[in-house]
Amino acid sequence: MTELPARRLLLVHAHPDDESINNGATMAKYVAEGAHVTLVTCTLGERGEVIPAELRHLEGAALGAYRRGELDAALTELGVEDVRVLGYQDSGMMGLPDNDDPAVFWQAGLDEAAGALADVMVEVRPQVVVAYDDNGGYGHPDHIQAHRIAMRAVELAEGRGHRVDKVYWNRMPRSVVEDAFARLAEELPGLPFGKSADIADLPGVVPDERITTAVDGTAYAAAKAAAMRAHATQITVAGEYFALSNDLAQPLFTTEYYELVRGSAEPGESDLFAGVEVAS
Ligand SMILES: CC(=O)N[C@H]1[C@@H](O[C@@H]2[C@H](O)[C@H](O)[C@@H](O)[C@H](O)[C@H]2O)O[C@H](CO)[C@@H](O)[C@@H]1O
Ligand SMILES: [Zn+2]
Repeated sequence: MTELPARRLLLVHAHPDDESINNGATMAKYVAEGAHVTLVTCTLGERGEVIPAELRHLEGAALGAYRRGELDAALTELGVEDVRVLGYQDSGMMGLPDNDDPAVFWQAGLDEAAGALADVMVEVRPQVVVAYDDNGGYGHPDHIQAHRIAMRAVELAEGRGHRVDKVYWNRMPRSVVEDAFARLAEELPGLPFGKSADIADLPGVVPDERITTAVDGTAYAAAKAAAMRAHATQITVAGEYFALSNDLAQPLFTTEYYELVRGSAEPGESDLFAGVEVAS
């Protein structure tokens, strides 16, 4: 097996598109700096809606395979080469009957799914893991389940000989979000979206003091936007804004924010690997 780079980051996401929305700039930055980035995507988003009219025929059985292609195209834009799809079925939005389908991720056994994720962690041995918060950011069952298996897999991996040094949750500082939405309100008339999302619609918004780490991905803004555009069934990008199939405009952030929930953070850190002893 070829020797992996000294710094190794693993991110856990629910559907194709989440990785680019939440961490596109972070992944592009660390790949460019020589770190090994592993993306684990739990489902292929089979129950998603499709934005472009010319692709709407894909909704249903064909969508999962198509979104896998979108994921590969997005990761090419970011330079990420290590992607693992766990193969669970998209559970649909919270409260839908789809949630009760035995094949969906929401119904997966925690230790079974976390065990599969721990296998990847024991293989790759990441020093840093990024996951959603305990609400999955915005309460989608697949996002909540992705959070649960990520936190459980860190425990299982430690029992199998690999201790993850730092675990972060994806976050957004409230003041940054409020400022960005104030700018969006001014620019909305010139954008191709119906109206603005509400701050409450954004995942992981917390008081600024909860933020431990801000990764400046400004240099990778174009790569992040290109990766998001690759998910054309799910995302429409217009300048510094985007919308999902709900056509609600929201800011496209290129500084990406995190809250450290395991390990020790340096005050105002800007590097997910800060304080980690990395073999040279
Ligand atoms: C970003 C994300 O997690 N998208 C999920 C989500 O998609 C949303 C859903 O279709 C909702 O009904 C729309 O209003 C919203 O615009 C969509 O972003 O849920 C899908 C079904 O589980 C999932 O495939 C998609 O990746
Ligand atoms: Zn998602």
